[in-house]
Amino acid sequence: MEELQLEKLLLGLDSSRTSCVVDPIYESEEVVVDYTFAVEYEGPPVTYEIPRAVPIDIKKIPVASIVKPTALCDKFQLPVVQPIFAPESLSKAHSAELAVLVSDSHVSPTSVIDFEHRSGDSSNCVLFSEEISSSSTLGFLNSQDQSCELLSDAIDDSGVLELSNGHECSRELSCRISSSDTLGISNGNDQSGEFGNSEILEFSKEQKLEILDNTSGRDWESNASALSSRLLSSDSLSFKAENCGNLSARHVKRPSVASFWDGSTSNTVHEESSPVESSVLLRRGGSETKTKKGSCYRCLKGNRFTEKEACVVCDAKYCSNCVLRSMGSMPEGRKCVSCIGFPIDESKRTNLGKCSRMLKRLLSELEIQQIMKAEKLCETNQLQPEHVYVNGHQLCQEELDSLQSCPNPPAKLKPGRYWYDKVSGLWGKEGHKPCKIISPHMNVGGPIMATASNGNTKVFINNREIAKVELRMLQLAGVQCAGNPHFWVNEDGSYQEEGQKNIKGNLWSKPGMKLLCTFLSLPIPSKIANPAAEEMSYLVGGAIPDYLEKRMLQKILLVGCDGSGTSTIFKQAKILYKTDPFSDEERENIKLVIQSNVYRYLGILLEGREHFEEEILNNTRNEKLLDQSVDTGPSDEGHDKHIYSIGPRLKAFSDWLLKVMLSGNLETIFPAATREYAPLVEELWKDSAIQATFSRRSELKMLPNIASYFLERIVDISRIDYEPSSLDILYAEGITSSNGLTCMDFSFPHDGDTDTADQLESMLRYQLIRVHARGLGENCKWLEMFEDVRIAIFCVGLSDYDEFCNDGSGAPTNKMLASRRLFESIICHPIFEQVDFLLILNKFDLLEKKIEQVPLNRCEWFDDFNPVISRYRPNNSSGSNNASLAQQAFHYIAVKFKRHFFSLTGRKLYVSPVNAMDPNTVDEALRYAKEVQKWDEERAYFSISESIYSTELSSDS
Ligand SMILES: Nc1nc2c(ncn2[C@@H]2O[C@H](COP(=O)(O)OP(=O)(O)OP(=O)(O)O)[C@@H](O)[C@H]2O)c(=O)[nH]1
Ligand SMILES: [Ca+2]
Repeated sequence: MEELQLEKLLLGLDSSRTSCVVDPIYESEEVVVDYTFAVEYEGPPVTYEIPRAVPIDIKKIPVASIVKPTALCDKFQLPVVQPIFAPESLSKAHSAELAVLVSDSHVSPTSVIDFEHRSGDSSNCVLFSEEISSSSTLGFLNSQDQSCELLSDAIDDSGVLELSNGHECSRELSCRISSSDTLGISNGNDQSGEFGNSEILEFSKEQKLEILDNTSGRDWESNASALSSRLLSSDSLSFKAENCGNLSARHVKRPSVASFWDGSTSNTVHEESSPVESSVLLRRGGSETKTKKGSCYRCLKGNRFTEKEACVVCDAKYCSNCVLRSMGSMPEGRKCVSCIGFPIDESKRTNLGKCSRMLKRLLSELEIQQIMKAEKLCETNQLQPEHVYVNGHQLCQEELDSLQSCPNPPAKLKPGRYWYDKVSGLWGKEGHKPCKIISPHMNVGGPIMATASNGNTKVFINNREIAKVELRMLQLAGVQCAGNPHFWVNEDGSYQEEGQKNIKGNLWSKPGMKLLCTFLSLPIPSKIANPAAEEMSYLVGGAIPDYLEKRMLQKILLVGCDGSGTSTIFKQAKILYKTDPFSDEERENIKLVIQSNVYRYLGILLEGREHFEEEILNNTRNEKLLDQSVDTGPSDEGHDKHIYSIGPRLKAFSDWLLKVMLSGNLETIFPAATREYAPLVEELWKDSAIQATFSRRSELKMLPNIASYFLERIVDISRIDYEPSSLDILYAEGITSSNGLTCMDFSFPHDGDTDTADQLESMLRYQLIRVHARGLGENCKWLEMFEDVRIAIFCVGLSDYDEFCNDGSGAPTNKMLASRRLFESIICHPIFEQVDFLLILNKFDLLEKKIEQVPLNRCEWFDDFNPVISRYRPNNSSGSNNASLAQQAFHYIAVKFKRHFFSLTGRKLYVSPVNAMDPNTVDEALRYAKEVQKWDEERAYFSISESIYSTELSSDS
């Protein structure tokens, strides 16, 4: 019956009409077919020859020889391509397009691809065959068809078409095949030349389809035999199994190849970062339709914003309509049915067992629990021992087990090559410095090699030549390293030189070791790193749950341009979370800093006074000149009193102070001279001239905002027994450590009612590391130090938009733009590829004041700020919906940064408004950072629904 229909179709073909079209889109279980029949011609006889399509005689289609199972890897079967017999006359039907549809469920006799010989034990091949059969096509070559171009487009120079996702691709391919009416088998001289030259269509997953090219002619017979002989030769298996563990490697995308998203790393379901923007053109119903990237792999509908679930093996992504059909009951978690039994893509390991919102909607809680449990625990999804090498030896299951179950296992073990110093417990990636200290004395892997960490220092620890950074650590810790010593370091950190009996000391108990190692990104024993771990293990009865252990010390990086407020936020955090935020020693140092600061402010004030005095004198002089021209009385020039004049004693002090400031010696002379000058300072401050100057402080550009706070207390501060309050410390400028890096460990105190989860959470330790932009060095090269940071906070001063700084380029730069530049170089640093970013928009209080006076578009980046201005200013009115101008500006700036961040990283930026002077806002921001990071996992799935353009920000915005 199908044969008949076919014949009819062919006869009815008109050269200018496409008579039969296949819709390759799977609308439902059945495939939609859309036939268009040519109308019978009834006009007068024509003089020219009518093009004619000749039907295929199915019986004349030669059958390729059967592949001998023995010639092939017995795990896989070969779908065999049966070439089509092409009658001579067919060539005349030049542009005839024909596609015959076969049903989804079985292989039709008209199918060009025969799957008779598959035995059906491998699900891959079964699926593959289904896919092909469902869209398999009987077609003739049409070299003018642009879909041929497409095929050739999809093939790179090497002639290899590499598609990323097994059966999805096969579907794509077959769709394309159906539309371009060619299996690529016969191809004479058309423009798909590249394709013509290509011999292999490579399926990235488990199948390789080899399609032969026949440039010489249409000798189907010989073609067929060539094909089958190719298929038979075992070295060019047409469908070949490959090492599945190597999956991701073959998912590597070539830019010019195919337009399938490989998704090899990203586990977020949206695909905006896909490198290839081109979309696949499918011929559908005679018209061209774009299949957008990011559409569902099964129904091909939707776009990159459609919520999808990805297969943990091949990364095929399915929309909510298709996911259950494609994944079935998920006995091994989220895998396409065809991927069951295959090991997962290692880049997805961290996502195992973390359910998406989509599945939560589709399935019951119980089902989800089972699926997630299976996904995490089933045998196939476990790390395979043969993928882990330790000291050059491939592990066996037993070794892997002991490695993973020891009290102090390597964190997030992935396939790879590692070294392990069994004596000290030092552990690292082959060729790299140590990254962790794990449990020692395990019988795992071979003996350590001297070259394990690729050191070239000639200094050895337990037979391993150590890396430069380790040597640096030893030197800074005061270990004698002259004469290329060989050290013997025990698990407890005690060390001795090889061949000597006496213990020279203990590495881990050296003062400052913890900080040192943190800075150098070297591991320290977990006991020292997290004393809390002990308490914790006590609390939870021995074993620390994995997820808690990993979270034990979470590093938060705080960075921003100079003056953005990182220092204030850091201090605020100290005051917030530490019972004793500053030690006596620290307070003593801070006191000196504050005292010299206040003298500097005073100096600026005195300078201002001179300026104002001069101004007044000039004015009076001019007035006098005018007066003189009118009446000619004598004048007592220069002797008149005015509000800015001071007595000679104070004047002498003022002159001296300004001289000292000018010479740059203020810091060396001052705090020390404080005692001596305290009475003078008091006198000076109370002087009306100084007070008059102080009232015009806004005109003194050199005087920082914070100066008034200290100047108002100058009498107290200059006293010898002055003790800075916490607020003084908070407001004080210049309390930064010499290396531009300060860090503090803390945990968020829990409040009120305490359940166990709360208690546990409050035990999680965080480390806030504040680093100076200057401290990052050229091109932020020191960022490398922060490779284990979990979240980075970037701080920007909201009031910076009309301020300028000197960034070394000569001309003054707008501070906001300078911030943006630093922001760019930090977020794009490879070390932060996986790190979440929280933007703190600080100095909200200053923005509120400034925006009333200075328009936001003073900064060129904000030139399209169009605030909605209400005529009825909702001053503190709670009834109004109108956001204040400052709030609008904040939102606007936040969105600017979010978009910028997204355009550079394809990820979402979190934003928090802060007034660093207000502890609550700092607390909120830091807790927000904690939440962001805590829900790291969950977020991966719903980042799509919360679009980047959402202005919905954190907390109090
Ligand atoms: N009014 C107000 N002032 C702030 C705020 N944050 C910081 N400041 C002030 O802005 C100035 C610069 O802040 P710092 O914390 O020193 O900023 P930093 O430059 O990142 O850090 P250091 O260079 O180490 O000082 C200081 O005088 C702070 O007191 C804020 O939210 N509101
Ligand atoms: Ca500063």
